[in-house]
Amino acid sequence: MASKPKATRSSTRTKTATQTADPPAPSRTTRAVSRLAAAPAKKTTARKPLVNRNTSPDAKPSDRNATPKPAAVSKPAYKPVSTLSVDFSPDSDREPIKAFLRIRPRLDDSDASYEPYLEPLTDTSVRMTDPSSSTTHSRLSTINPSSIYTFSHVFPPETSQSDFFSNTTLPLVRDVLEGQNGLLFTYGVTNSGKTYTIQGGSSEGSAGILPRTLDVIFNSIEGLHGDGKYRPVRLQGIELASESDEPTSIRLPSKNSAPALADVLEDEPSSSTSSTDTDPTVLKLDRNYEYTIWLSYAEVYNEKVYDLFGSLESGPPNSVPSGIPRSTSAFLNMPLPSNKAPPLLLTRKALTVKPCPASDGDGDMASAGKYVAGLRQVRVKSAAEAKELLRVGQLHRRVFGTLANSQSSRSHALVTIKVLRVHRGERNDPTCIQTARLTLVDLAGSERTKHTHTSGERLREAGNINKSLMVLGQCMETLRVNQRALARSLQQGVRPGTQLDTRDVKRTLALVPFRHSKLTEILMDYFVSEGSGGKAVMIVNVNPYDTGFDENVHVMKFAALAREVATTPAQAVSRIPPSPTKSRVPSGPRARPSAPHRRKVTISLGGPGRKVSEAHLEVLEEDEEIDDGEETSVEDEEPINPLVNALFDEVEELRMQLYDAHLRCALIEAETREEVMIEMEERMRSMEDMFTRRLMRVMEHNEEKMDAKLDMIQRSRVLNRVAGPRSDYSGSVADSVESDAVGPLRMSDVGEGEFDDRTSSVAGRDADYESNDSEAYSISDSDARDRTPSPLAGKGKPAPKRQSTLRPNQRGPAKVLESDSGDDDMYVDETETEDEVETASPDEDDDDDEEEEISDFESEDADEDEIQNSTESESSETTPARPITKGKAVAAKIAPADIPLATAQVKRAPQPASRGRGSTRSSRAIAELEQELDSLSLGGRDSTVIIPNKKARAEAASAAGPGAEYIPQKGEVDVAKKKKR
Ligand SMILES: Nc1ncnc2c1ncn2[C@@H]1O[C@H](COP(=O)(O)OP(=O)(O)OP(=O)(O)O)[C@@H](O)[C@H]1O
Repeated sequence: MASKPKATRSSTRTKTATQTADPPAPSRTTRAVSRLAAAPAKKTTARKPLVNRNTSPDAKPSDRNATPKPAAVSKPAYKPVSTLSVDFSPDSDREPIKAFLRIRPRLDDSDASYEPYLEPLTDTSVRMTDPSSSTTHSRLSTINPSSIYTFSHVFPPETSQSDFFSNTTLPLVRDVLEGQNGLLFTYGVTNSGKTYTIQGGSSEGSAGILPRTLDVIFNSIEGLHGDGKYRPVRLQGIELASESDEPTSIRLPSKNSAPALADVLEDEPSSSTSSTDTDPTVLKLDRNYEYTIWLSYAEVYNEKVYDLFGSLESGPPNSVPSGIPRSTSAFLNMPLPSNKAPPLLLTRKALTVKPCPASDGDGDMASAGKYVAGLRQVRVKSAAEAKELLRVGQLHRRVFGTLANSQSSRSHALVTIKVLRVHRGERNDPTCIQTARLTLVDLAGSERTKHTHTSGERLREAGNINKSLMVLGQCMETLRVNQRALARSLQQGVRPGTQLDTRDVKRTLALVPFRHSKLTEILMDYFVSEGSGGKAVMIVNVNPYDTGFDENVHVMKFAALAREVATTPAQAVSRIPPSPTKSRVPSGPRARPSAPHRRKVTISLGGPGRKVSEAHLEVLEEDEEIDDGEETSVEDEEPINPLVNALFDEVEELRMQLYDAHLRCALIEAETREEVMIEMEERMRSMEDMFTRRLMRVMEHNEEKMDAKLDMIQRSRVLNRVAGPRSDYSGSVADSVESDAVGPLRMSDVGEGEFDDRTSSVAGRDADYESNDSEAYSISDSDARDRTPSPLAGKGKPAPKRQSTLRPNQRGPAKVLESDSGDDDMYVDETETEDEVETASPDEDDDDDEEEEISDFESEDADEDEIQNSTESESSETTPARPITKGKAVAAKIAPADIPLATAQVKRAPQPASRGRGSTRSSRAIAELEQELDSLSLGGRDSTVIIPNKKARAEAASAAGPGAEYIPQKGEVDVAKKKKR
């Protein structure tokens, strides 16, 4: 950590004390100044700083530099989180911003559908995992889907409000009571629990940080109240107080009066806690001091600052607002106008943010901050009074939130508690009064425009919220860089032989862009003032069930950045207003205020059991006044660099464009996905149609084939009759031909199940056969054909045309051979030409597919494997030179010798003309067939007949004679039985 340049406080005190000796000159703060002038003359000799005086025996806790002591809490009303170590050590040097993470609990059923994407790992770290990264959805975002983030402490969802307050805010409360400034702000997306953390809920024990802070302050200063003679002005200044500083006029409307806006709005679920829900913690304080507590409540909305205590005014339309804050209850007590009455005009005027005069600070370590000119500071004497006042302020905020149709807090709310502390022995010396302030900021939700689907007014609002948060982040970043640069320079400076002038280093530091947003302008004092800075605490609220994962990642990154920024906690001593003897300079060029923003709003009154009516309101938001040069000295006036301003505007513009681009990308992605999906669906549909058509074609084609074969059978029978009485043997020949007729269908059938079932009975299975046959056919064939051929299949080599042949001249098991379809010596029966061609060549690929499929079945069926192996070995024995492919092996398996193979083309060996019975061609053909079947060992016990389909049977029956019925013969194979797969 960088060590601070040696600027001793005693020297600066001397200097400032001398300054206060100057007679106050007239200024705009004339009232206070004149009163001050009327005050008894003071000795203005240099004093020892009050902060080092410990004249009281019980003054020890006030000396922060003495001994690091644990919190002097007399009645600990909380159970501290066990592992949390709140840093109570005295540190007068820079101190990094503390960042606490608070995880919101699961609230209702709406959260139940989400799994939390944030998982606490330790007391100080959490892991965030993008819930969408597990899905197939591709992320447009460049955000890492899973990251670990570290905090000063992580508070799990079950942390009570009391614990949370004690461990995050209580140290700041003690600091402010001991004269040190503090800042606490909540940061997070909408609905993450920021307001709950600051203000609290409605249930008992759910009071938030703000009411508890007030409780502890007033508990602790019990009996130590000051007389309120002086009041705070600006950041660190004081002046004589007036009676109007007390909130005597704050009264909410009674319930009996006509409905006022407050009534209407109070019907809304209130976040304010009950008066009995108080924090009993008491801090032990130096009892030689007197304390007075002052409260202010400002709102930054649409880059304008409004006073929630005093800037609301009411009046008839076109009334000119006086600019002087009236009673804060005036507006809320106004009865709402009826339907026909002219609309109630609500006017509120934006306040100007002005640089603090150097004299407000402490000499060299003057406050570099800015203050809200005209912000009303009200003295409060009890916690109850303070809470009531804040409730009015919250109502004011809600009025405009409601009238602006805001769904959630779209403004930043800043409550500042000022503590004036003076030593009892010095109570009449304004130079000895210490002013310390604690600012609690409830920032607006940090979500981006694209998630809220905002437009118009909401867009402007969101843009301004984003702008102030963006500028806050940029300020943090610049501060971090500057502080590192400064630390490096200081390290180099302490090397022997080198000299360092920190002013030179500071000149090289980047300009922190505080002035580019109202929020940062107001808060800048906490970050940059050497003399009046303070500790800063950031509370990061996260709702782990929120869908805005990316937004929460930004929040986490912001917290990580903030933790690297250091502030300068130091005792702050107030100054009386300076003598404005310095030359006034005209204000630099400033943007002209835009036209007042007018909104017309209608509020519906009534509800269940009440008469419903409407009230018309008109809301006028006026811009702040142009700086009239008040209290602006040469030192205060910072040069406004138009280029920097323009660059900021451009950054903001680009940021909005980036969001827009992200949004469009997401939309385009969604649309593209949709289009691709539709296209795929169409393709699938067209493929389905195509395959259905092919299937139908194939079925028709095979039907034709079957008919042709049946014709052939018919002819052969006729011829047989002509040739002579049919022998049993020739009958079986005819039957085998019949089986051949249905053969092409049965390739897969046999492979799948028929082979197993070939010994089954055929009787009484006609119907089954019919249906299963066609089904099996369509399945096997369509499966084989419907496969979309891979573009790489068979690439680079011609599709081999092969066919299996059975050598008819061999007795015993059939041998499966491969031969080119172009073999000339192949015997082709005229009647079978078409079938042969169909079987052998056109769908060679399909056949291969079919064979592959069969081989797939093989792997599933162990029994079949055995058969295959045996068949393969047989085949390899007979055809050793030609390795049998897998598909062919299957063919071999399913074509044992006793079954006529459908796809096997019967190759005839040259026949001796020894048969010679009959001289006609037909008898020769029959003889050939007989011989062929003889060579296949068909007949007898082993002969297998495959029953043709119904049509074939009918034809066979009709051929046999009228009234004849086809009766399957014993031993005929029931081909219809198929294994279901
Ligand atoms: N720790 C908690 N325990 C119980 N309820 C909580 C807690 N934190 C938040 N809630 C509830 O969650 C809801 C949203 O919280 P809250 O209004 O504080 O969110 P927010 O961040 O302030 O939102 P916005 O930015 O819109 O104002 C409220 O109903 C509040 O009561």
